[in-house]
Amino acid sequence: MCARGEWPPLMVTYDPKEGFVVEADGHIKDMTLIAEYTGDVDYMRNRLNDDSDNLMVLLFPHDASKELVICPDKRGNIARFISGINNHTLEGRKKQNLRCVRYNINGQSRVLLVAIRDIAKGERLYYDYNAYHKEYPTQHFV
Ligand SMILES: C[S@@+](CC[C@H](N)C(=O)[O-])C[C@H]1O[C@@H](n2cnc3c(N)ncnc32)[C@H](O)[C@@H]1O
Repeated sequence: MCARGEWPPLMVTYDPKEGFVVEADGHIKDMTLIAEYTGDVDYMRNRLNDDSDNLMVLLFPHDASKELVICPDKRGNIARFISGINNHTLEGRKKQNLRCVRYNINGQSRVLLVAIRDIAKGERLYYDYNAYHKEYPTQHFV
């Protein structure tokens, strides 16, 4: 965990296969809050023709027409660059070192990425893009 007012050591780099990626720029302890997934919030129905690969589901209401997504294309943060695991292979699933969780903060739903184990300096950060839905195609992921 980080002390109040501190933030985890992160670095954005470029990988020829994954594009922009995020790596630990120092040791990160289990349970550390890595980042909130931020961006503009919109109804999913307004983004159905959006070719962005960065949309994050914020709310899953019973009425699907009210589903909300976070869209980091115009306003976002480092969270949008974090890689996803390949859900289809054991090797892919072993790479996961973050979990994506939803918290109620002062009555608002927020998406947070949290370390699920100690992460060594230089390790790339990965979470499961399909933790809640099974819609994100990851068969081709490294
Ligand atoms: C949320 S974005 C992550 C940031 C992205 N790498 C970029 O440069 O903007 C998701 C996209 O990153 C790439 N990506 C993420 N994880 C990957 C992986 N394990 N293997 C290959 N590509 C990956 C895919 O192109 C995917 O559609």
